[in-house]
Amino acid sequence: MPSDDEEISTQWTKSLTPEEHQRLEQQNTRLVSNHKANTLENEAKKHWDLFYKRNETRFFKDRHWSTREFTELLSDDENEKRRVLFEIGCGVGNFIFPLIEEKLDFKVFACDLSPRAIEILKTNPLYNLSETTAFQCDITTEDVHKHVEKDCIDIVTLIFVLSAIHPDKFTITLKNIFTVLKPGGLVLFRDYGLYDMAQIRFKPGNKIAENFYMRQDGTRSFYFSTDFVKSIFEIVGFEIMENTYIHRRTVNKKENVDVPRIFVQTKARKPA
Ligand SMILES: C[S@@+](CC[C@H](N)C(=O)[O-])C[C@H]1O[C@@H](n2cnc3c(N)ncnc32)[C@H](O)[C@@H]1O
Repeated sequence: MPSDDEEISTQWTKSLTPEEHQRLEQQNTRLVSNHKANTLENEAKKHWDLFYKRNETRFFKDRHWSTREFTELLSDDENEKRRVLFEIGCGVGNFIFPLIEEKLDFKVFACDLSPRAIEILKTNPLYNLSETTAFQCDITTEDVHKHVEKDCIDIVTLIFVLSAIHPDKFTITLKNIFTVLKPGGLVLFRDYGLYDMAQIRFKPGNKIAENFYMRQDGTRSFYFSTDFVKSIFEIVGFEIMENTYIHRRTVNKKENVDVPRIFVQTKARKPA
C-alpha cells in the first residue's frame, strides 16, 4: 500500500485517458471572460488574504519532506559562513518552521503577498527564536528590493507559489529572484505539474489561459511542464541543475482517499 510520502521522480508526465482528454477539451468551451480575468489579477492580494482569514494555519501541512528532497538545505561544512535563505510566498510558514525546528543554521527572509499570512506567521513562537525577517511583498514587483539587497541570498525557495501568479509575470518574478541571489546561489522550486488531477478536475467556466485556472475562492493555479519550467528559468539566465516530475499518491485510509498527484521539482543556479 503506498504511503502518504511515497514519491517517484520521472522525466515524463502522464498520458491522458480518453475521458481526461475530453474533460480538458470541455474546459475550452467556456473560458473566464477578460473582464473577470483582469479583476482576479487586480484582486489577487485580497483573495489570498481572505484565504488566510478563513483557514488561518489549518490548510497547508508542514512540509517535512524539504531536507529529503532538497539536500542543498543541509550543510556539513561547520566553517561555512551562516547562509541566507529567502522563502518566497511563505504563507503562514509551513516550509520554514520545520527547517527552524531542525536547527538548520540560516538567516531567513520570508515574504508573502498576504499581509494576514505574515501577521499569523509572526505569532508562531519559533519566529522570535530564529533570525527570521518576514514582510509583505508582491514578488512580481520591484518592492522586494526595498527589503532584500541584491546578490545577498544563498538559497531561494519557491514552493507552490509561481502557480499562483499570472504567467505573464513569470519572467519578471524570476528576474527579481535572480537579482537578489548571490552568484552561484540556488532556487529550489516545487509546484503543480501538467495534468495533475486538480487540473483535470476543473469544470468549464474556470479556465483563464493555457494551463491557468481560477479556483472557487478566487485564487488561481498554473500547471507546469518541465520543458516550460526549463524555458522560463533559462530566459532569465539560470542554469538548470535538476528538473523532474514527481508522482505522488495522497492516501488517507480513514476517508477512503487515494489520489495521484503530479508536481514539478526543479533546482536552478545563478551562474557564479
Ligand atoms: C499555495 S500557497 C504556498 C505557501 C507556502 N509556500 C507553502 O508551501 O506552504 C501560495 C502562496 O503564495 C502567495 N503568493 C501569491 N502570489 C504572490 C505574489 N505575487 N508575491 C508573493 N507571494 C504570493 C500566497 O499568498 C500564498 O501564501
